[in-house]
Amino acid sequence: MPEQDPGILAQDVRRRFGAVEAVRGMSLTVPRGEVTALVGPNGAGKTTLLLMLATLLAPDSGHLRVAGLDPATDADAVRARIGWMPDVFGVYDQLTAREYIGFFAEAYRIPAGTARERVAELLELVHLAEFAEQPVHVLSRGQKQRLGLARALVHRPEVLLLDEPASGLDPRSRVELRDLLRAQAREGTAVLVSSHILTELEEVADRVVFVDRGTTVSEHAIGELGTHRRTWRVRALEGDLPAALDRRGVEHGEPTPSGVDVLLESEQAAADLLRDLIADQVRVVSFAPAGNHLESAYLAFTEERR
Ligand SMILES: Nc1ncnc2c1ncn2[C@@H]1O[C@H](COP(=O)(O)OP(=O)(O)OP(=O)(O)O)[C@@H](O)[C@H]1O
Repeated sequence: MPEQDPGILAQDVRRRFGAVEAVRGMSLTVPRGEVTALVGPNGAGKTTLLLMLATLLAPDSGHLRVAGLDPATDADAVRARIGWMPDVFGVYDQLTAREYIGFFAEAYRIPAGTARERVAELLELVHLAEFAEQPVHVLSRGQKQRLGLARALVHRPEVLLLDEPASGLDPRSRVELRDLLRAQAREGTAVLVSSHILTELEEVADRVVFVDRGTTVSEHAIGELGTHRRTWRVRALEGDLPAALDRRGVEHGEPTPSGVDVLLESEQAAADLLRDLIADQVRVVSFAPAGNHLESAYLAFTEERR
């Protein structure tokens, strides 16, 4: 039964706080086995939506299903199936990191023997094994963030909800978070992650849902975002790159140490230009979109809606 349902299905969900309509008609699907990014400006309603999915806030209206169940009427069953990592979360300061995860393992009724192994495995996974016996309050912000992630994973949830999980993480921890979320998706988990850090989202997400002022604006596969007109940066070891571009009638920017920018209509045009440059004996060492797809799509979308 729930195996066939998407991880999350929301249709025209609404939630108001007094005069503020925080969520006014959001619809989205979060498939299992994929990472979906929830992207939008401050105040767009991302956290409000996540709180409703996590059973912590009731919607005023609309249709919501998490792992095939209604979070408003079946909260306990939904909680057993979701892992929730809020943007700000409390930790029990006096517990050690091991006790902290162990406490949640017990709350999810994982048998003691299995729980011990699971806790050790999670401490390794989030690189906190060396802090296992330290009280939680001595952990840094990023370490607490990783502890929160371990806590969210303790019961092997079907659906993972993460609100700004990368904030406070150093670059290595972000790469590790990305790998971990990909691994979760590979195992079939439906992952929904809200973030402002678009460079990292592009590498982790399969799909993106743009939200603004309480509504979902559009949903895209990340792969689709790169197919439109955009700037590419080309760098060559030797050979006269600007002259080769001029010969081919390709408009370009001034050469800089990081390369020469060219504006191309499509990925097809990029592939053709690369082939031509190589045929012209230009020794190309890099040829890639300048900036990132998600960021340029986000900027284009917020510009349109100003
Ligand atoms: N408990 C509340 N009471 C009153 N207004 C609220 C409450 N929670 C959220 N809001 C309002 O609802 C709107 C959406 O807030 P929300 O926190 O969901 O946005 P967000 O997209 O998560 O923003 P950010 O990216 O800044 O975290 C905002 O205008 C916010 O002020």
